[in-house]
Amino acid sequence: MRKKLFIDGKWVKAEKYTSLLSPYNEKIIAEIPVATLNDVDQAIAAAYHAREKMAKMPKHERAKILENVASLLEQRKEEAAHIIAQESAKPLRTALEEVNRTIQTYKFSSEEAKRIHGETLPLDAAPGGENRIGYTIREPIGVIGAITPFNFPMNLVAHKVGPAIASGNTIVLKPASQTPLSAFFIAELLQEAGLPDGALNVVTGRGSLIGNQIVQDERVKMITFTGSPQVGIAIRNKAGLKRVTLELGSNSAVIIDEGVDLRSIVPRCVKGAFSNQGQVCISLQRIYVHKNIYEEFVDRFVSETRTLTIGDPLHASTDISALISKNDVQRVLNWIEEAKQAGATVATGGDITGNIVHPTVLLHTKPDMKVSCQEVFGPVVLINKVASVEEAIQFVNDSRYGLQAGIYTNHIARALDAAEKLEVGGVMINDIPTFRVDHMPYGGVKESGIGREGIKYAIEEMTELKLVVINRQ
Ligand SMILES: NC(=O)c1ccc[n+]([C@@H]2O[C@H](COP(=O)([O-])OP(=O)(O)OC[C@H]3O[C@@H](n4cnc5c(N)ncnc54)[C@H](O)[C@@H]3O)[C@@H](O)[C@H]2O)c1
Ligand SMILES: O=C[C@H](O)CS(=O)(=O)O
Repeated sequence: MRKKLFIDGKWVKAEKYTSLLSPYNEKIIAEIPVATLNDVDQAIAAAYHAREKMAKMPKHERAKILENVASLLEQRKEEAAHIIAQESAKPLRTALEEVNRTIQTYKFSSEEAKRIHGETLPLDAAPGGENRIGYTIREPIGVIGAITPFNFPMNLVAHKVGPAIASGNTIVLKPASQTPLSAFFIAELLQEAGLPDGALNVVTGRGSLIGNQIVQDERVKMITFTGSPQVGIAIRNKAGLKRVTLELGSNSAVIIDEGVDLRSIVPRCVKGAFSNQGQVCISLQRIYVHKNIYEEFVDRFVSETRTLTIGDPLHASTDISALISKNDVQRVLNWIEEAKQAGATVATGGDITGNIVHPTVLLHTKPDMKVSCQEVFGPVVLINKVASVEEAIQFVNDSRYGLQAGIYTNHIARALDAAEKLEVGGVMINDIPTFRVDHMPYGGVKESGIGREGIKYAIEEMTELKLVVINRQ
């Protein structure tokens, strides 16, 4: 199946195509257009041209388009989940969860479109401000370049496209090379939903070439990027005065205090560690368990992990499937081996079937091992013994990342202390760091990024605050 670029409301043939392979069985799924620099230029020109129309569009019309796309997606959600599962090897059940969340993201975007407003200012609070009326308005920023990763190919596109449309901006979207089909699918639905030509443009090809072009073009006023810290930091360094939001990686952790009920906590932690094969930016990678319950936690965790079903992403019963690429399979195996050589033990997993890395639990790791201090982005979790919550907080903070963290405890004072001391963008009390619903503010500190998503917060990033002052004389 040959796909086309989506530029100025038209499906455009490319000069060259590349084969998209299934990460699971390496069979060809589709032929993907490779955009030229000229195609990207056309896409930016279309977005630039459409920006006035979008900015002037009444908020109720923007809201209607977003409501329409949510209901179109609802009608075609099985097909959408199949696309995600096919191109990313995300197990079908997990892919359906992503589609349901994508529907939520567009619904929240529709609602937020109607709530964009400024505030009045008491200017006479300052001497010299008498007899003046002051208020702010939020204006769209213009053309937004959106660059997205492979691991949530539909919902993370929605987290950029939804708030951008809600706030009257236009978009040039470059999806991840392995997952362009979800982006094309959403473009088709948005067109059907009534989005004007040029408001969304989708270009596919090498990130380092066309992503870079989007980042450097002067007509693009903002870059919203989700992906690896390495690429994100490089983008930030090139973006000049453009506004930039970066949603980057992490090695997220949870603290398990003594006295908590492990029967419900362990299955939740297993889901947090292995959902989508651990390819989640808030995947649970490090677990710090109080020494008094450590052995029981490990036994329960390993038993629960062994119940997971490995297999074809398109089978309804599969929990764990292939990693996104062979390189990633090899990298994860190398990191496990390096940890073993340095004294870690494998409680379960550590091997592969095809491109599937079996869910792996490591014990006796050290903070400087790659599996601990870097982002694994694979189905690997470490269980560490700690003497106290205080000590665990220090381990959690000993990281270059800071996206989200979790703590399970029955002691409110310890929970609040952790909430204060953990160096992250979000603290989940009595839950895993992997918790996210789509309207909450979401983003990181340190190398996990800058700026926040979650529709209302993304809209703040995507609008310019303008001040108006009236002198009544
Ligand atoms: N914080 C979050 O919300 C969040 C969400 C999902 C994924 N992530 C992170 O994303 C990473 C995994 O995703 P990935 O492998 O797709 O990331 P990646 O950084 O390799 O790619 C992300 C996007 O950037 C593009 N790109 C690559 N080089 C580029 C360049 N030089 N200039 C411009 N664009 C370029 C890619 O083509 C892709 O579209 C992990 O680190 C994960 O933690 C973060
Ligand atoms: O991979 C990171 C994503 O933000 C995960 S989720 O969409 O928040 O579940």
